[in-house]
Amino acid sequence: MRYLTAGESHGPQLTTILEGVPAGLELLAEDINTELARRQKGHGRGRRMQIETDRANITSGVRHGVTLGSPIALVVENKDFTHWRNIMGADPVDNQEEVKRQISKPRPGHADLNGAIKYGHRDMRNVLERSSARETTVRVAAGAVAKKLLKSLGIEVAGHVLEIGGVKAENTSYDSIQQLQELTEASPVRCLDEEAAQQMMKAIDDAKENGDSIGGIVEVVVEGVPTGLGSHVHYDRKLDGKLASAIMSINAFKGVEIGVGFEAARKPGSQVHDEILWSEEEGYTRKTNNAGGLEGGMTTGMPIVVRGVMKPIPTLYKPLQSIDIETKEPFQASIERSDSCAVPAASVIAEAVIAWELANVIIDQFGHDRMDLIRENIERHEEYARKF
Ligand SMILES: Cc1cc2nc3c(=O)[nH]c(=O)nc-3n(C[C@H](O)[C@H](O)[C@H](O)COP(=O)(O)O)c2cc1C
Ligand SMILES: C=C(O[C@@H]1CC(C(=O)O)=C[C@@H](OP(=O)(O)O)[C@H]1O)C(=O)O
Repeated sequence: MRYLTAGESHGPQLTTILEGVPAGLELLAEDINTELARRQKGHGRGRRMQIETDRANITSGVRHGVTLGSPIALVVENKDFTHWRNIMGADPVDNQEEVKRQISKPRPGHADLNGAIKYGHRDMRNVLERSSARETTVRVAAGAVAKKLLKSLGIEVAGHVLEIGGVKAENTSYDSIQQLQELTEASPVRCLDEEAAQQMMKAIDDAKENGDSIGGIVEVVVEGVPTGLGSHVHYDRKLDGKLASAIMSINAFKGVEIGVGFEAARKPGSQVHDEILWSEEEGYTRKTNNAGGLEGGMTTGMPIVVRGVMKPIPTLYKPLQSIDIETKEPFQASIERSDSCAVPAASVIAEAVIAWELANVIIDQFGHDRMDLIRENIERHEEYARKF
């Protein structure tokens, strides 16, 4: 499977085309809209989220609630476009006002300056419109389709927030992935630890009051994963590499770890590697899951555990020093609006990109065209792996 996205942050709409989704998957717009709504929530977001109510319009590839095997096209309207019609229209404009509106002041931490130099744009709006995380709306839409596909195969994906602005969740235990999903859904910062969640919200409010922004850490857990997804035989087939790349592709993500991750550097092998067990009912399992469900670029059958680090939002009300590219003079930026923290939303995006990679590797490995055949192939493989 593959997908492309198109659309500017303040343009008329965002679009994604998903190619290779098998036929026979039950899919409703509501499945996608639920995920879009989850991405819009979370303490710390700016005024833009009050303007938008993201809904997907399925314009191809689904008939009577079931996928056809043909490309699936999804469109999400930018309601904010009504305020930007003159600035973001596709037709040529010929007025001096437009030149005056050009953005020549790059924000440290955003794509503005590098993108402007690379593409030769004197108006940095031509960069910020596409580098904006608004694009993650349709990545979540694509991920929603992948999540539905995985769910139909008994695979569940859940994301939650572990840390915001230095406040760590101490209590991160849960009985089942369904409970993890329910508890995070009820939290305004998508965090399992209620006490830490209160402190996280305070940290976000404090940062906002100070004109600052904060980042954090999110975790994605996947359960019900078949053993042996991915491959050890070639670098670009290693699933851990694909998952890390997916997380790093999210705007503002600067680090990723799988299982115990960076902690593995501080522990001896005897405390890191997961001992192997076997039973008639379960087949091969592990005593622990420090590997986060991945060894040799392949799934072990244990839950996949991936974490990602999000840096603080670059657009600050308390501006950092930068240079106006027209005057070459330093300036103190003036800001219209921005999120002060988007870590909770980012945990939903992280779920989506992980779900897409997993759905993709499953379809590669277990057949392409029909959900019923993919299901049969997985069941046969699981039976084989259990007895192996
Ligand atoms: C959900 C989400 C919301 C974001 N909101 C903002 C924002 O309001 N203002 C901003 O400057 N950056 C925001 N960002 C981060 C920028 O998009 C990101 O820092 C920028 O694209 C530069 O890319 P890089 O940080 O990956 O290098 C957001 C990121 C995510 C994931
Ligand atoms: C629009 C979204 O996030 C945007 C991501 C973003 C950025 O620079 O990444 C900047 C802000 O956009 P605006 O300048 O229009 O307020 C955020 O609101 C969204 O998540 O749907």
